[in-house]
Amino acid sequence: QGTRVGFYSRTCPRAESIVSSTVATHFKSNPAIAPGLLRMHFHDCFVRGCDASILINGSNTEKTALPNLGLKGYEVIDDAKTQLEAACPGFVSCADILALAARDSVVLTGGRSWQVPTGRRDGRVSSASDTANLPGFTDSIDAQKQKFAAKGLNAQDLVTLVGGHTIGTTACQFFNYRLYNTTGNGSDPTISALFLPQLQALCPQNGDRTKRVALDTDSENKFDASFFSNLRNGRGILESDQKLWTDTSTRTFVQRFLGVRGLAALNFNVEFGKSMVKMSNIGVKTGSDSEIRKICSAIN
Ligand code: HEM
Ligand SMILES: [Ca+2]
Ligand SMILES: [Ca+2]
Repeated sequence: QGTRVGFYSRTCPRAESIVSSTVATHFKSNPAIAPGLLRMHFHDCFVRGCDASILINGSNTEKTALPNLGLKGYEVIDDAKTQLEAACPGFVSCADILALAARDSVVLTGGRSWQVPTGRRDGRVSSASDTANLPGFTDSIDAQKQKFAAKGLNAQDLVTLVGGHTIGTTACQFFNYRLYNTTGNGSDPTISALFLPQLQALCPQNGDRTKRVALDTDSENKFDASFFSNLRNGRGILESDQKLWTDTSTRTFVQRFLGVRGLAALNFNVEFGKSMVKMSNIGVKTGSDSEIRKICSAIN
């Protein structure tokens, strides 16, 4: 595999604690970095593997591409890297810092911890056009499944990992088309009739497209299974999220997270750690196509 738990135990024993204390400090002044870092790790892993390609600055790099414009938390990774270079120069990769910071973000919002295998190396390429294979918010379940399968992740991993939307927010522009009669078909019928006017009030038809709304209504700061109850109740925000309930092939997993009788129960917070370990091992680099960056925003 290339990664293992405790990779830095001899070369940089404080590596994990330096990352977690840095994330915790930033989280205290700005809790939005927790969802930000979790999403950043996902967007890193799905493009050229978990190799910190997302962190590179420059024209036409991944971070300039449309799906990445809303990412938050770059300064947290840079801060951790500065401290790690002081403590053990040249040892800890930016890709590992990001994988650890994603785990720490889940823990800070009340999720369960897991052991993150480390030993990733940093990539030397970052290109905006590579982000085309990231899932989109209008994708069908078949398309979502295909994009995850292409990374070795199955339907259960898909439902579990999209459960990361239990924290954080989205801009109105990514779902307001569901709320109004724009195509002549009325609003999206999978939205609960009680919930529709609430969402319309949050995102008026010609209102601010950048206004942010919780992805998990009433539980945006807590890492819990509430996101799945909202899907069951027609309270999913993104079209792609609500489809996890509409489509019977993924609905079963949602029901299992909700403990529906007659189905084998799954604990969301336990499964999340397992699926994250799988995701964070996508395309891990070990060879000469990689390096340990000195600064996370630039190749050496
Ligand atoms: C089908 C797959 C997915 C799609 C289509 C999708 C799409 C989106 C969209 C459109 C947003 C809102 C962005 C914005 O307004 O700036 C978002 C936010 C978010 N996504 Fe996903 N996502 C997917 C899977 C995942 C996965 C696998 C994770 C992590 C494991 C994740 C974590 C997050 C988080 C935490 C946020 C909130 C970000 C914040 O508050 O800054 N997403 N996602
Ligand atoms: Ca990457
Ligand atoms: Ca939640």
